[in-house]
Amino acid sequence: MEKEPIIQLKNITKEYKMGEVSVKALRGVDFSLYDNELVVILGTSGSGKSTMLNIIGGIDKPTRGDILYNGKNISYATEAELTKFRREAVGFVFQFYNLIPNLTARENILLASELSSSPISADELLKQIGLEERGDHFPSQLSGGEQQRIAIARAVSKNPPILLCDEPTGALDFKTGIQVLRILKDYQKTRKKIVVIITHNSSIGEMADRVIHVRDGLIDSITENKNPVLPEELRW
Ligand SMILES: Nc1ncnc2c1ncn2[C@@H]1O[C@H](COP(=O)(O)OP(=O)(O)OP(=O)(O)O)[C@@H](O)[C@H]1O
Repeated sequence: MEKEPIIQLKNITKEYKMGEVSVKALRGVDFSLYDNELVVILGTSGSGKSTMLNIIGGIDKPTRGDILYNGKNISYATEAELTKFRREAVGFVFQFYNLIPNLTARENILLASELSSSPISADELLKQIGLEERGDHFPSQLSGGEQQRIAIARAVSKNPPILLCDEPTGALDFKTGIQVLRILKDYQKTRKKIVVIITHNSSIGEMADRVIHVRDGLIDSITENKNPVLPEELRW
């Protein structure tokens, strides 16, 4: 049986206009995301990866083209509908964690989970990421890798079907990066979710079910990994 796509991008273009200058960030992008898959989007700087992620996540709107979520076209959604989509359907993880500095790790997680009708408990998540002892610490008292693990716990605490990660290991050393990738893989596998990771590190592609190669605002190729490797087996 054909799998039903959760997200579909159809001929998406994005043009940024600044005065006389216009930048074509996406020039006609088509792809779908399916349940329970880990997708890596690979491409050089400026190729359009973040623009794609922001459009999938309802942070940005395409100039032209359609986006479907569970078959429903959300390209013409009102702001209120998009807010609902962002709250319920997507979690975001960024390169530089973006935790709220004057809230503890647990409070950062709770703030996000309060937006959800089916949240995952903050304490359960702290345990899963191996930071159950650090819930009362502030971000400044945590290492970069620990902050990123909290940022992932915050993003997944809403229990979203789609987790979007923009260079989640970009600021981390190799060993800490692998820990973070393990947590992302676990979220996809144990809860059967969609996890999308943007990176320019091609090694990370080896752990993906599918790799989408982006070049100059277009999809260059999509490759399927029949036997993705474990995060712990990656090297860079
Ligand atoms: N808000 C914006 N206003 C104007 N131009 C933008 C904006 N956002 C992105 N761009 C331009 O669109 C193109 C694609 O940018 P995008 O951030 O999607 O690339 P990327 O592949 O994620 O790059 P990087 O790996 O460096 O983050 C670039 O030329 C960028 O300068």
